[in-house]
Parts: sequence; structure tokens; C-alpha cells
Amino acid sequence: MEESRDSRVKRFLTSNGMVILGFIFILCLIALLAVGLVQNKAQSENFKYGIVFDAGSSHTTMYIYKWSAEKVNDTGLVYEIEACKVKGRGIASYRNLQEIPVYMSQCMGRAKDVIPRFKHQETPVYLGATAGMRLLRFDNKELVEKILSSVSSLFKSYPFNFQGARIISDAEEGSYGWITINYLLGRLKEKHSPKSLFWRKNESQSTYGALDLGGASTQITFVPVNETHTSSEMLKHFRLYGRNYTVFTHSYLCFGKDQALLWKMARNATQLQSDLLLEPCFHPGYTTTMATRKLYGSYCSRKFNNLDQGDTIRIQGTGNFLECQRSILELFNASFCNTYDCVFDSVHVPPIWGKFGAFSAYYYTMSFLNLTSEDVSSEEMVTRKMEEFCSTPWAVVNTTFADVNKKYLSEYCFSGTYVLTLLQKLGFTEYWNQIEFLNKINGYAEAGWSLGYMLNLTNMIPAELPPPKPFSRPTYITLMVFFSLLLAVVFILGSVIFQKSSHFWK
Ligand SMILES: O=P(O)(O)OP(=O)(O)OP(=O)(O)OC[C@H]1O[C@@H](n2cnc3c(O)ncnc32)[C@H](O)[C@@H]1O
Ligand SMILES: [Ca+2]
Repeated sequence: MEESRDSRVKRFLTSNGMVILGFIFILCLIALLAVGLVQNKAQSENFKYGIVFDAGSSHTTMYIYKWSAEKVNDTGLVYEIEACKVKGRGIASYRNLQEIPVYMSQCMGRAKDVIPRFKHQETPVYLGATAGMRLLRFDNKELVEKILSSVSSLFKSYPFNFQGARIISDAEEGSYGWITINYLLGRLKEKHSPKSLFWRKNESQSTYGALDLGGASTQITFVPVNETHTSSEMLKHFRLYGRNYTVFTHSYLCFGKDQALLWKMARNATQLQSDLLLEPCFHPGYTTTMATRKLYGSYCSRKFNNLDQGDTIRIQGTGNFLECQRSILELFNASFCNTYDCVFDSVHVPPIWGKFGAFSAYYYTMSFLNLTSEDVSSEEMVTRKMEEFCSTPWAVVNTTFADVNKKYLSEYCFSGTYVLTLLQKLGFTEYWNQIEFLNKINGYAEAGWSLGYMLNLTNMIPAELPPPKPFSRPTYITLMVFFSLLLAVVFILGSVIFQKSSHFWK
């Protein structure tokens, strides 16, 4: 009798205990789901796309960017899903306008394939032209308009949302390049890149300066410190993610790698007694010819035009680094500078400080020469490498790098020496180890102005910080861990009680 009452009590307790535990289990499950859902609400993937044509002086590249519509302005990052090189040279060299569709259509076709059809109409397309078109504008404004309107009519015939084709300003080119690299490196706002999670707070607040070396112009953009000598036109003001930035930016026209070489050769050719130009920036044994129309045809080189010279000149490499550097230095004539601490091109650059990201031809050149590693920490190391590389006979270089594009290969001696000299002139002599050569940043997108341009035109970088998530990350993690542990405890307790009670019933 006593025993059966005991067993009834035990059975009552067991069954009620199980009900209570089951109830707690379900509550924890609901809490876990709720925390997860609230935190990650509206993060189901709805992608957006944007297309930017970077119409540079040497060539045009079409970039397609993709981002999650819900994560915009937040922790989500825009990434590049396609970089299509448009065939042919830069748009400023188009003379037969009928050819424009032939060149551009291939990349536009690619965009139609890559972007889902139902997104075509909402996808913006932008074309920004840089120094090649700025140079052409000096000579032939009408042709510039014709090229831009031909490109525009072609783009309008596609199902995308065409937003215009224009020449971007010097300041835009520099500033958007600066925005691009700082956005991709997670320097504008914490949490942008997985890497930034591990950065200390004060570290994440300092931005990188941007160095872009194109074919016709080069830009330097950075946040100067305690700067009082810079003219206000060269300072641009931004408010991004709730922070104010004042950046110095300048674009040096004709100091791009291709125009600098042309300018330098035209300058040296003025002293020619024959049609043979000995060129120290080309390897010994390298020979080529150049039409004088091309040599003196550019805005940057035409003041050296020598009408007595024939249609072509012969060029022969001598591979002499010191001579090469000396002839490059003549381009940086600072004699007409009358401003404080003027560098070249009559421009005062504020003192260099902090980290810099160098991209475009800075990267192409230094990566070919194996000079991008952190171990290359001084300009002496670069100088030594260039002395050795420039003096290597062309036959050797040509066979060693048989699969490298011949035009680029033949110019790496000049390009490397030019990069070294340009960086010295910009004030990096003491700060070589502050430069990082960048191409695709953290695997997301290539460094360059085009991403920053699109981020700005699509209002993707707000002036103020977006509202925070319902829970801070530590709170979110704590809640998830707490409810998971509670679930586990309830589950274990439930199993023990269940096992005991079944044992008891037996
Ligand atoms: O900014 P602008 O001055 O308008 O010129 P761009 O936009 O056409 O200039 P790029 O950065 O595309 O290229 C800079 C230079 O690097 C050269 N270049 C481009 N791609 C290269 C590569 O993969 N390897 C070596 N050199 C390259 C190119 O011919 C130019 O001389
Ligand atoms: Ca460029």
C-alpha cells in the first residue's frame, strides 16, 4: 500500500517534470530562433548589380559589381564579379566612330549574360573617361562630344539603366580611388571586412592614402595632418559613415606612364643628329621604330616637335639605369615652383605620412619586378633591382619572360625606374615601407576609382552611420550561447529523468 502510493507520487513527479522540461525546451528553442531571426532579419539574399566602364587613356575595362540589397550601408560588401577588357585602345584614340559598337558590344553582351535578366532594367551603367579624353579635349572638343555621344547611343540600346558617359574630373578620379581602397580595406567603417574584426579601434580609424598611376596621368590622395600650406582647391571634404574627412588630392596630367615615356623620348629626340635615338630606359639590344607623328602627336610631347625629322625615328636601347633615371628626372622640373615646399608640376604636396595603397601601373610594374613584398622596404633595394634589370640584354629578357606581353615587357625597365623616381619626387624616400602595392583587395574588387564612383552615385556610403543592429555582437553571441546551453541542459536533464522513470517502471 505504502509502496504503491510512493510509486504514484514518483510517477506524478516524473510526468510533470517531463512536461515542465519539455516546456522549457520549447521556450529555449523559440528564444533561439527569435534572437537569430531578429538579428539577421531581412538578410535573405536580394542582389543588386552595377556596371562601370573605366575608359582610361590606354584601354577601357568594364566592371560589374554585385551586392546584397539588404546589407547595403551595413556590413555587406560590394564585390566585383566581372572585369571585361574592351578590345582596342582607349576611347580617346577612336577615330572611326562606327567601330565603337564593335569594341564595346562584346563586354555589354557579357554583362547581359552575367546579370540575371530580371535585374537588367534596374542595373545602372556608368562610363567615366579619364586623362586620355582630357588630353583630347584640349585639341578637339567636338570629337570628344562625338565619342561620348556614340558610346551613349550604344549603351541606350541595351536593356540596362544607362546613367551617362562623361569625363570625370581630376579630383573625382583621385577621391574615388581613395574611397575605393579605404572602403575595401574596411577603413571607413569597422566591420567592413572580416580582417577589420581583429583591428584595434584607433587603427581602423586611420585611412590609407591612394596612389594611382595610369597611362596619361597619376594621382595622389590622402588625409594630410596639420596641413596649413595646401590651397583649399586641392582639399576635398567628405562625410562618410558619420565621420568627416578632408583629403588632399592632385592629378598630374602627362605624368602617366605612357605619356611620360613619350614626353621623355620626344625631349631627348630634339638633340638628335640622325634618325637614331639611343634610349637608356630600354634594354641593350632592343630596337624599334616610331612614327614621328606619334612621338610628337600628343599634347604632352608636341612642344619638342622637330619638323626636320623624317616620318620615323629608330630607337635603340642602351639599358643604363642611371642615364634612364637622369632623363626621367628632367621631366620633374621644379624650377617654376614658387610655393612652399613645392614638389613638381608647381604643386605643393603636404608631407607624406601614414600608409599608402599604390595601384594600377604601380602594381603592374612592381609585381612584375617582384618588388611588392614587405621585405622590399627601401628605395635602395628597388634601385639595385632596376640597375640589374635594365642592363640585362633584351634577348635574355625576351626568352626568360617569353609569355609576357611584349609591349609591357619592353617597357618594364622604364616603368620601374619611373615608379621609383615618381615616388621619390612625391616624398616617399623615407617612407618606402609605408607603401602597399594593391591589386584586388581582400579578393573583393580591384583598386581604382570605378568602385568609389559607383558607391557615390548609388548613395551606398551614407553620410551618417546606419542604425545599429538590435543586439550588439557580444550580446547576440551571449544570448545564443546562453539559450543553446539551456537547451542542452534541459535535454540532458530530460533524458536522465526519462531513463530513470523507464527503469523505475520496469
Ligand atoms: O588613368 P589613365 O591615365 O587614363 O590611364 P589608364 O586607366 O588607361 O591606365 P591603366 O591603369 O589601365 O594602365 C596604366 C599603364 O599600365 C599599363 N598596363 C595595363 N595593364 C597592364 C598589365 O597587366 N601589365 C603591365 N602593364 C599594364 C598600361 O598600358 C598603361 O601604360
Ligand atoms: Ca586609370
